[in-house]
Amino acid sequence: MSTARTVPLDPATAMRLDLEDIRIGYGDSTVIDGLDLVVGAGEIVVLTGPSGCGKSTVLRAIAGLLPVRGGRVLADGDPVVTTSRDRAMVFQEDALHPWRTVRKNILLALALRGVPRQQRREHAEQWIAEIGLDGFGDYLPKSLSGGMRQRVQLARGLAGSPRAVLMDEPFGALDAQTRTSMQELLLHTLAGHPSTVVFVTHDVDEALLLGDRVVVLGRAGEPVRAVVDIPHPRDPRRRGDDATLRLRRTILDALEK
Ligand SMILES: Nc1ncnc2c1ncn2[C@@H]1O[C@H](COP(=O)(O)OP(=O)(O)OP(=O)(O)O)[C@@H](O)[C@H]1O
Repeated sequence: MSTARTVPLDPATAMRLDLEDIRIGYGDSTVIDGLDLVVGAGEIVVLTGPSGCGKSTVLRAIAGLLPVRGGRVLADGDPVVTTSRDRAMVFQEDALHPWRTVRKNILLALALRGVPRQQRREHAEQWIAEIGLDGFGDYLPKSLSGGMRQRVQLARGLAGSPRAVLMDEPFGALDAQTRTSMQELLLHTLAGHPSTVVFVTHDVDEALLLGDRVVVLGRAGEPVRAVVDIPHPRDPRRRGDDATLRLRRTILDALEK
């Protein structure tokens, strides 16, 4: 399976996101203060940073689940004021409906994204094949391994081709081998379903593998610690080369500040 995107990214299908000087918080506390970030159509931008610095909070603001207190979040130039089926969330925790089969979980996501009823069944079968779960369509989540459940979550997140996908540590609970295969699956799947991705992770190697750009957030209220452009994103031949190791060091130094 290739880890490179195999189709050109189409700005018509992927969404541009602009965060302009945003401030977000809960109650009396401010978590993010003055964050600027541009995510171009079809880019994968990785957010990392110390625990509690506000990575999930930023995703919630982009999703439209949490209003900003200052600045603006723009989706293709329009202020984000609420959730939209164009912006999907994929979480680490098991967000599958436990009483629905794999197929029904995916069918529901397709319905929520507005895929016409007569096309849903076929799309669901395509997704089941794409995530390598042929033969498991009638299984309930509890009968699947953690990695298999996460595959279904990925299909649910990307089903109906949302124009932006917001991924909150989606592979954080998986063992190293399953995590690697999920990263490959994500890149392979995105090649066929171009989308803009904002991806939160604590894992520097995952950030280096997936991102066009890695943004290291500071602790709540602090400025961004580093923005690292990845010169050859998703090129497996660059893993371990000197340039990549230098970028790795930069990210680790920023995390340890
Ligand atoms: N619903 C909430 N109500 C009040 N405070 C919250 C809420 N959600 C998060 N916070 C606080 O906001 C801050 C940022 O939380 P957030 O979950 O965004 O951080 P994070 O960087 O994603 O953390 P982690 O890496 O540990 O997942 C933390 O101090 C957290 O306690």
